[in-house]
Amino acid sequence: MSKVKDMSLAGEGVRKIEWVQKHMPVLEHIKKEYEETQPFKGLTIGSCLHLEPKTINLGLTLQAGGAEVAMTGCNPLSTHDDAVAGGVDLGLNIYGWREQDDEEYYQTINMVLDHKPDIIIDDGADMIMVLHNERTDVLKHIMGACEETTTGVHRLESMHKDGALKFPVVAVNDAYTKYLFDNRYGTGQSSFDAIMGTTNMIIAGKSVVICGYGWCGRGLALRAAGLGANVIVTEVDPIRALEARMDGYRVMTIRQAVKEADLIITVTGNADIINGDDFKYMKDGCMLANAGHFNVEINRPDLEAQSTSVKEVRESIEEFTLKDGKKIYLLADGRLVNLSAARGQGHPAEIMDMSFAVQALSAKFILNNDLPVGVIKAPDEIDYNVASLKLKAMGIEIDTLTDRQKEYMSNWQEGT
Ligand SMILES: NC(=O)c1ccc[n+]([C@@H]2O[C@H](COP(=O)([O-])OP(=O)(O)OC[C@H]3O[C@@H](n4cnc5c(N)ncnc54)[C@H](O)[C@@H]3O)[C@@H](O)[C@H]2O)c1
Ligand SMILES: N[C@@H](CCSC[C@H]1O[C@@H](n2cnc3c(=O)[nH]cnc32)[C@H](O)[C@@H]1O)C(=O)O
Repeated sequence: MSKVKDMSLAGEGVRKIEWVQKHMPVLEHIKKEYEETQPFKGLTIGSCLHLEPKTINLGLTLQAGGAEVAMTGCNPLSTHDDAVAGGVDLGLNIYGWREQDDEEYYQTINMVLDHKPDIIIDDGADMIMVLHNERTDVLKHIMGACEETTTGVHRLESMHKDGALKFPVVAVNDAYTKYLFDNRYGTGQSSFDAIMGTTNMIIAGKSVVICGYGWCGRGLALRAAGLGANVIVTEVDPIRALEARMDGYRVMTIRQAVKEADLIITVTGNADIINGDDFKYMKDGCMLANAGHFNVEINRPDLEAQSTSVKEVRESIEEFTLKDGKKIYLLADGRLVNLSAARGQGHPAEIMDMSFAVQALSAKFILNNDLPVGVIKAPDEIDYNVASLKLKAMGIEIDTLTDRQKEYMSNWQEGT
């Protein structure tokens, strides 16, 4: 069963899926292994992930391992209608289309839950919230879940602290082969791809403000500098602020930064990073984008309240005219720009290869272990396995410790 926008797009969708498969060697390796071992035979896996070709390839990997797979999107703007049609053609149950309203977004989450999944793969924890708050009828089927992103992990940790979480969740985000590459290099590249494709404007010579110097912020600052921007970082954590300064960027408060900015990108996972009077201090023409979570980092209602008109001046760009005539541009409705802008393609295939390899292996980890309720880090074996497979696929060999080196590393008596 499925509900997508237009099945006539399936041919193009399948072409796009086949393209990413050529660039996801680790996931393809796991797919072959799962085809032989059938770890998910008789089980149903439900996912709430950005629906685009690489995610469909994760669905096909789980299906190859014997699972019935039911998928929906984790963001109302990030679904690729051709890729989901292609996925349905290839046997997946998919519920989703681009530009859902809130009601449709939650309806399609419920449609996946109607399949009574045994394992959940979530991005942002919306499906897990629906399960606990509304669909307690499905809770008894759940063996465990995997969570893709930083904010999802934070939400679930808070939930567990409150004693509300009812099953084990593997924090896929916290695997090294996820956040070191996906959050940093993936977000860095895909956000600028989307911003440049959406605006057709240059980055070189601009003052670009990055709000938040976590794993994503580091990647964004690195790419902004590489593109020739004058990079400013804002932070609330003194250690990360110091790190940003020593990495060569200017660090200042958000109130100072908005006055200088040509482009501001929020990536904190927090709310109200730009709000209230911040808009009044901006230069005419300032562009705003969010690469973090949901659409709460840039306070759109505050911006609207200070504007005399709002119009879409180009696909995924809204122009807000303030009372003094100044124009401010908001990209992709303040939702994460690399996936929600019409031109957003998400992270490169080689990056999602690792993130989704961790997902596919973590789903099997849930199956094979009697895990306690709570938020659990993926085991190191999964990380080392994914990193080794990736290096092999890239044709890179590394050294191994000699016996003498192993002995030296464990010996505390040998000194100068
Ligand atoms: N766009 C994408 O594809 C993508 C990819 C990965 C993660 N994410 C999301 O991006 C967000 C950041 O993820 P991360 O892994 O970098 O998290 P992180 O925890 O490593 O970094 C977040 C940083 O933001 C800072 N911060 C918090 N409040 C702030 C404020 N008011 N002003 C300035 N800085 C503030 C924190 O101190 C921290 O250093 C999360 O919501 C995550 O889910 C998006
Ligand atoms: N549901 C929230 C979650 C933030 S998505 C952030 C996650 O998206 C994931 N991501 C980034 N690019 C892609 C992609 O191309 N396909 C699927 N997932 C992606 C990435 O792993 C990251 O942790 C929201 O939409 O606001």
